[in-house]
Amino acid sequence: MEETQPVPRVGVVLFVLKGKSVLLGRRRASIGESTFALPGGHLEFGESFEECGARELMEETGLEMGKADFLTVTNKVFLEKSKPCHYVIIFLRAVLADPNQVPQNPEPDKCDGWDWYDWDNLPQPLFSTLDEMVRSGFNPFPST
Ligand SMILES: Nc1nc2c([nH]c(=O)n2[C@H]2C[C@H](O)[C@@H](COP(=O)(O)OP(=O)(O)OP(=O)(O)O)O2)c(=O)[nH]1
Ligand SMILES: [Mg+2]
Repeated sequence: MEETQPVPRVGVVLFVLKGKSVLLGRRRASIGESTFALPGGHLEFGESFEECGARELMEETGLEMGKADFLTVTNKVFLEKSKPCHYVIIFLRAVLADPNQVPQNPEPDKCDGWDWYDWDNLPQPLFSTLDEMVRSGFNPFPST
């Protein structure tokens, strides 16, 4: 049988903001195992970025997404797995539909749990792409 050629995949990842905090969870997944990462996942056929972000947020945290806007895009190859992965990641900034919602952890095999972390005091280690963004001075908060 012919071997399938690897292809780049598209992901949508959310900076969910509340006050000066951002929503992070410690990953239980082969890429970025044990690191603190943002909610998000793979874009499905026919989805808009916002639809994908809202679906992933609900699946991973039980939270309902409110207004979202485009922040930036990254293009990264992950070599840490036996099979290299290539992701184009769309980063959105989002708020919750109701800011009083409490994050759940419906996928405990993929994440240790979600919590709000102060942007000025982020936990370590951060997922590699997020770590690179923070180090480069990236700030997801709207400029006032
Ligand atoms: N979740 C998440 N993914 C990120 C971040 N930064 C980044 O480059 N990615 C990339 C690498 C991930 O493998 C890719 C897809 O996200 P994911 O692994 O959470 O995908 P998913 O929720 O669809 O997971 P699965 O159902 O396939 O297990 O996005 C981040 O901060 N959080
Ligand atoms: Mg995910």
